[in-house]
Amino acid sequence: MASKKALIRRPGPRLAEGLVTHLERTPVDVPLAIAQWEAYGHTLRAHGWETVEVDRADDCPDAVFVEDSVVMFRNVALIARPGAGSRRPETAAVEQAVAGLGASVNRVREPGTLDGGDVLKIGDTLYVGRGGRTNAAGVAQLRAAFEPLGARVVAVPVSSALHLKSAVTALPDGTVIGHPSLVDTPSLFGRFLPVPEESGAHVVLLGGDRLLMAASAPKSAELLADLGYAPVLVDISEFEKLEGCVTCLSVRLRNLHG
Ligand SMILES: NC(=O)NCCC[C@H](N)C(=O)O
Repeated sequence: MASKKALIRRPGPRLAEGLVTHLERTPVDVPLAIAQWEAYGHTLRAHGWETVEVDRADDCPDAVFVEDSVVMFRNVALIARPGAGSRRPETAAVEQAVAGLGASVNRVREPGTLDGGDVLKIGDTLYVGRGGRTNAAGVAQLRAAFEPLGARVVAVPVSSALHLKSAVTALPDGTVIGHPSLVDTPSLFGRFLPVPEESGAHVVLLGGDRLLMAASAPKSAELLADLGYAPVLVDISEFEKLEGCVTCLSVRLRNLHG
């Protein structure tokens, strides 16, 4: 039976030093961030997901953004090689965690760089953002790892957002949603629906019609509710100050055997 597990990673004491690229740095309230992270995990569990905590990485301010360390396809984990050098030590414990859950493990190797946040999976199609964090060699290694398993890899230029999934994610029916200001080439996606807020582009599929979304995107939530979805809002303000979003705080593992 398909598993419903989600990797999460508790923020460390240096969270406030996390990288910022497209935003001006504003102070992060670490105790509030921890409370928001706990509420996020609670929400996943309340919707039927078993959360699995990756060991904390106290020296890595951005480790809480666990999505960036790994890409899962079927039972195979491709361990990322983050584009930001400061984030590379994050991957070792994620590799241990996914191997411990029974995944086969492959790694992105030098000169490739790839962040998990650049990979949007819709069925067997993997859209991969070629941008500030993922380079051409990383895209090629993603293809080499997953095309033999039946994936179709579609490369997408990303020039205005940190990661592809900072710009777009997908609804349960595969419609890609995004804020037009951040999406270079909407025509690359089969169906594209614009949303009114940048953070409204981020949905985590909780199951059925339920969509985990940031509380900072009320108009987008309203739009999606009007299309028959059930948005579940969480406040992640402290992670948004570090360019994080609801998607990057977890990795859902749906196809592990055993
Ligand atoms: N997948 C994501 O969008 N991850 C957010 C990472 C934010 C972190 N401060 C970074 O710049 O790497």
